[in-house]
Amino acid sequence: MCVQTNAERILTHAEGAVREDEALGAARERADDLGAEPVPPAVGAALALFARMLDAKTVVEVGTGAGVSSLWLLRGMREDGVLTTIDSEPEHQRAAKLSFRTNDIAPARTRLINGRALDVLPRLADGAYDLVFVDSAPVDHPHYVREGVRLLRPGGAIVLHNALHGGRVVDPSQRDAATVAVREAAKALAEDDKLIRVLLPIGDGLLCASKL
Ligand SMILES: C[S@@+](CC[C@H](N)C(=O)[O-])C[C@H]1O[C@@H](n2cnc3c(N)ncnc32)[C@H](O)[C@@H]1O
Repeated sequence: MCVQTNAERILTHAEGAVREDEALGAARERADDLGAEPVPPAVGAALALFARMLDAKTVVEVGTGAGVSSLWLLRGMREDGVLTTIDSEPEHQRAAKLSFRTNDIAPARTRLINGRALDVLPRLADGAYDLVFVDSAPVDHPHYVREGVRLLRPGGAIVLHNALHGGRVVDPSQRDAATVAVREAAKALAEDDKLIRVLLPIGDGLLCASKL
């Protein structure tokens, strides 16, 4: 039998406090079928909250998957807001499109870009986005931090999922490339005095930073 510590019970309680409706549940099933691991509901709710607090009209997402985090972001964004979402897998984006259709998301509210994020992000305009969310290969986090901060308008925020990388980030004996990259990205954010940042221990760790 697995006995939880009090800290684990608190986290389980916080993560379990968010419920998803049927439409999000259907998108989650599509994601699971494709192996495009969706963000857990608590992370989704945090994204919707950030989008709402920023009154977000322009959001960039790296890692569309089957659209679970996209739907949460769109629910928090302004009704006239546009989500630009990037994924290298056309099949994942086809599933996301279906998720958007069944959630009555107007086509003009999403711009799906198929490609490798490191090729696409440099084509997006400096200082033009309210929020950047990254949910893709942690080994690329340092690049996403560089590009993501460049894209933000003053007051905008960048949010990186997998900032704990399955707990490996807090274990000094772990030195694989992805863990080292996640630590490097966190250090870059910490050293930028134009940013205010916080690490939230929900999902696989949500590292959030707001640009002055
Ligand atoms: C964890 S899934 C995203 C899940 C999604 N955010 C959700 O909550 O439903 C990661 C996604 O990143 C995509 N991906 C991986 N490497 C990529 C890259 N270099 N550029 C763009 N997308 C990438 C994968 O195809 C996959 O769909």
